[in-house]
Amino acid sequence: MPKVDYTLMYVTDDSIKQDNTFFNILETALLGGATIIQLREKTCDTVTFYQRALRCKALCDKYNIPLIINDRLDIALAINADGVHIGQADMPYSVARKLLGNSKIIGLSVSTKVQAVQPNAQAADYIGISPIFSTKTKKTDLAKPLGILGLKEIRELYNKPIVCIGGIHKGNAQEIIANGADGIAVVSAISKAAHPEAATKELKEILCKTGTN
Ligand SMILES: Cc1ncc(COP(=O)(O)OP(=O)(O)O)c(N)n1
Ligand SMILES: Cc1nc(C(=O)O)sc1CCOP(=O)(O)O
Ligand SMILES: [Mg+2]
Repeated sequence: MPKVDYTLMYVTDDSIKQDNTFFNILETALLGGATIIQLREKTCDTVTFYQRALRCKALCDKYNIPLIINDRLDIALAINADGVHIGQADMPYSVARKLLGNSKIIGLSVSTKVQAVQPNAQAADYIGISPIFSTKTKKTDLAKPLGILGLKEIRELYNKPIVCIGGIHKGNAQEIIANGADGIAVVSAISKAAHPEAATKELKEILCKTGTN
């Protein structure tokens, strides 16, 4: 698998039902410097998810940026995505790996220190600290935020890439990278910004100044 740059993951906003707006924002995130995209659809039917996934793949390929699919291995396989992101209540890691093979990215959500040391987290390509801060974007099943202290504790236990998600914006991104994360995943900091491309660029500059990228 080629080295993946987890610095800035744009997670698509499933509240945007209008395709024009959805794909305009995705393209501005790509232009602004997102390093990886996650397509996340929680409510639409399978055909809508599949069609969005196909268009996302074409757009990500245009910018040579990897696309991962949230939750749905079938969609990931159908469009030859670069990988999937799974949570603790999604398809078990071992099954996902068997279906996708070793050349694809598998990310796993971790909400506790105990989860971070379990074999599936250790075997995953990266973990998502889920969440680092509180957020209104994810409406159900949001765990207690781990905060910077939780991130630091997990960093001590986990040697692979860590991507933080939840309530991240330009005001707190620097602190996350400074405390051991390899990247951030954001929805609203880009999708709800007045100027998504400028917001992406600003986040990227903050992250690159702080990290080693
Ligand atoms: C990078 C990243 N981390 C965590 C999550 C959350 O995944 P999950 O716990 O399965 O919740 P849903 O996103 O499926 O609602 C994520 N998507 N990305
Ligand atoms: C998709 C997602 N998963 C989370 C988790 O904690 O598992 S928080 C979240 C939404 C993040 O949105 P925003 O950047 O707008 O806070
Ligand atoms: Mg999930």
